[in-house]
Amino acid sequence: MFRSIVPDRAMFPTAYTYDRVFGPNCSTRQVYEEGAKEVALSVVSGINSSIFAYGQTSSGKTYTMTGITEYSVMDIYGYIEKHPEREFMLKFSAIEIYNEAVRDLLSHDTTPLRLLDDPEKGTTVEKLTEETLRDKDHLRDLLGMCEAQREIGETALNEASSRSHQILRLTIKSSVKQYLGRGKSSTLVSCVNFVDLAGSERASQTASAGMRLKEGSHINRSLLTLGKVVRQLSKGRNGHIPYRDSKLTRILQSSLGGNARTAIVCTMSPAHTHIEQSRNTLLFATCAKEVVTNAQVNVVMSDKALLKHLQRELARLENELKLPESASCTSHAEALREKDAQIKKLEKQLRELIEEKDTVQSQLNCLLKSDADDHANDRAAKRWDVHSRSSESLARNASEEALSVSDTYGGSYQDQGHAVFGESYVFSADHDDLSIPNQTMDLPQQTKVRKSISPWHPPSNYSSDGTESYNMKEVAFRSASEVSEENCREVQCIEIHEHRRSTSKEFNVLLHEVTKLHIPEAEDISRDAVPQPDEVPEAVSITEKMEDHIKIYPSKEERQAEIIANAVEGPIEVHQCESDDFADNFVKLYPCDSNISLDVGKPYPHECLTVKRCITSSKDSALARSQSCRASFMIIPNSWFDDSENTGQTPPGEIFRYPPRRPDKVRRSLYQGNDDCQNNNNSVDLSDMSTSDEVVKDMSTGGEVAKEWSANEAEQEVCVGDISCVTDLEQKAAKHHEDQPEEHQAEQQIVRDECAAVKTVKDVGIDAVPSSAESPSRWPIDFANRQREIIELWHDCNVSLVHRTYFFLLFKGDAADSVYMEVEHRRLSFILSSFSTSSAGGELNSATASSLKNMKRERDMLYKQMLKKLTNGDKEGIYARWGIDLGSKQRRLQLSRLVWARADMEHVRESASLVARLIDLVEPGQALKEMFGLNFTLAPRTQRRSFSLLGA
Ligand SMILES: Nc1ncnc2c1ncn2[C@@H]1O[C@H](COP(=O)(O)OP(=O)(O)OP(=O)(O)O)[C@@H](O)[C@H]1O
Repeated sequence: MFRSIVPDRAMFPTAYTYDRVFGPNCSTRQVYEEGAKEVALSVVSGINSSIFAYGQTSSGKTYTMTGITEYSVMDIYGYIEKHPEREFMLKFSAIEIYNEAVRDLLSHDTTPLRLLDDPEKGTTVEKLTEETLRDKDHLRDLLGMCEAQREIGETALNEASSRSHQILRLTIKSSVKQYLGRGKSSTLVSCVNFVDLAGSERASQTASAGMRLKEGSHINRSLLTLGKVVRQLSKGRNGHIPYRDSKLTRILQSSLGGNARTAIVCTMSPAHTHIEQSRNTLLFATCAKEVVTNAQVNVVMSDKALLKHLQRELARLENELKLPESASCTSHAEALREKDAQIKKLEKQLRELIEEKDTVQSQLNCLLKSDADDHANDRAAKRWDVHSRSSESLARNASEEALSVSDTYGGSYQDQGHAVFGESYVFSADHDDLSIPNQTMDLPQQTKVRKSISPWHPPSNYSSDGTESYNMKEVAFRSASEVSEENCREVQCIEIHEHRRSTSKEFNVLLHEVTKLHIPEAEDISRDAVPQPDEVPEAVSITEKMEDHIKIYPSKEERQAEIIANAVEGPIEVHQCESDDFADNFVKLYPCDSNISLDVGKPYPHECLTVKRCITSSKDSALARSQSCRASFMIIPNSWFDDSENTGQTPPGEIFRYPPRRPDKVRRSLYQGNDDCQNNNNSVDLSDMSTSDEVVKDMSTGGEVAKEWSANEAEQEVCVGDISCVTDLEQKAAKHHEDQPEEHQAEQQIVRDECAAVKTVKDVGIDAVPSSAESPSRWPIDFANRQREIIELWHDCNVSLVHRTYFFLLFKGDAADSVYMEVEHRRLSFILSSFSTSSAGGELNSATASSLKNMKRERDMLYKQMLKKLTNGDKEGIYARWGIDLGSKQRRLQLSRLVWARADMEHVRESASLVARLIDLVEPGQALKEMFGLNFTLAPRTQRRSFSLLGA
């Protein structure tokens, strides 16, 4: 009796139920008779059986199993003796599982045996000795041998403790002697296992160590698996049964849950100290009692018996198949009928849905059509909104991003121009709010007030004149069309600007015409509204400054007087009515379009010109990629207006009065006083003269300025000086870009201003007079030198071969080409110096690599074109002239690699001629010199590598 005083022990059951319970005084005979005999003797009936002894160490398992085995053998042999009609054959085998190794107890070889999985027999032991028993004495001898072979060790609890699991197997085959040899006999084959398990033990109780401790570990592990298998089997066979977790359970698999009857004798110690082990034994026994096996009589039939048996079995199965088959046919037919009905129903629903969908689709189309009509009506207004926003953005930033917005709408500029012009510039009653958004943004208050009486805003009788408005629209349309055509004229990132198409001479002619026709109208304007030049003190001061320069260069007086008289005679009258600071903004508009003459004769031609200029400049923004080009129209006027607020009557020409290499913060000083002018080099001073209409006027009227300078030389010098300033400022801007982004932007703005100034110079037309006018005899020599230098720079900068060809064929020594030659030279020099000196070596190296790669592509292209464009005769001639052996391989490839590879003029001429032929170059006369003009692309720092020349 044991009464637990520990509360948690209440979780265990307090009562257990078994088939039999044997007390300490019960003999083994009684245990066998009541608990194991029936199971053991099942083997003689052809049924597998097993008898286990399970319990803690030293609880009497071996003692009990030894007795049960002996009693069973005696009874088996007694059964055999009682059944002489049957012939029995007994075989005996014995193994032990010691430390998870299987050993044959009937052999002296202790080599572990392998376990094999047989699909029919289950797990078998390879090479296991199986003795055929002669009689019971033979069996006794073998049992004695097994006992001697088994691993036994002394522990604190048992001086002869079994350290292994022992399995004795007796296999019995029996047949009726009467049918033996006739082919009709059946043989019963079964086996009985006598299993003496090693005892579960606690190391602390057995005081085991070393080998004993290891043995105990294996014993407990295998017993734990046995417990799991039995517990799982007791729950049913649904889950996984871990037979293979131990060799013990693998070997006993059929005995535990298969074809066998099994009796388990659980032994316990009555000692109080073993209560835990006794409880575990009881729990194991409880689970084991729940396990249900499926024991069957194992019959081995003869061939004839097997044949008859199989024939009967076949007939039975055929009958079973026939009955269900007829039933299933009926059910299948019904199912098919149901499915057919379902399909018809679904088809009907589908038709209805399709009809519904068509109805909805037609309604949707109607809605879309009506919506599209509404949308078309609103499109012009929306475009204007977009245009207004982009124009405002342009006015504020003059940035690439803002300009690109206009690019997006470039395709519809005609409509835009029409809408903008008609709705906002002309017909609006509120001119102050809507006139030229990109310029009024920065207008100082004073300017805006005066603007109401400026030529921008005609008298009321004109603003409401429908005829006048129509003419203006026509101008806008024409201008937009021309701009659209320019979209196709960009070559290798060197853009073509429409306004550059006007040559200086043409422009001067136009300017003359405009001036003539414009003067009377301008004179009609109130002098209060448009102050005369002589009322502007700055004009005088500028003239004085120019006179200072004249003093510096007195030797050029006479020649310059003639040139200036030719070049700037026209604009004189214009500036008489536009010398005002805000009116100057409009003066810059004139060169924007060569169609100015279209406006001539209109009641208010001045207004026509100014309005058209604004529209054109917006469209130019959409077309041109170069910021410098945009700047020429967008930035300069703003600067003037901005400056007018700070410097009062500072004339617009002052914008060019800063030193070309002035660093950042230069913008603030652009319009300060005139002191800077005196420190400037000639080119800067001349820029004033050539770009400021006021100055031009002063020069022409004063006559003295003309004695000193050639306008053309001034223009050229301005270009050179400004480009230098561009490169310097760009480098500075790039250097400080990361640390001082705002300053960088300011610098870029200045750079744009400078380029704009240069362009304005060009637009005025002064560049038409070549520098050679000063010394015509020197120009051919200078040209040749410049050309040679440029050719070398092309080579150093890996410039596109196509670009070289264009340039070379286009500029052949005309005096008017000097500016382009200078620009090209400056541009290439800048690129080359950037390569060699810039700190951003990695980026430039990348640019160099990129340019080389592009040039290689060009050469590959030429290589391919040679096949199409050159005859064999052509090629052979070139091979001969260029020193390519006619017998060598890949002559065409060699030729492509030699193109533009040398600097001697003969080679250059031939290269240019060859490339022009291969790429179907347009006639040089049709190419535009403006392609190589002053359009510097002031790319952001991050895009520095994309030099138009390098990337071409
Ligand atoms: N019913 C019994 N009557 C008399 N002596 C017994 C009885 N059962 C066991 N003994 C004695 O108890 C001792 C231990 O018995 P046994 O070796 O059979 O235990 P065990 O459970 O096999 O131990 P182990 O698991 O360590 O092998 C032996 O000396 C044995 O003679």
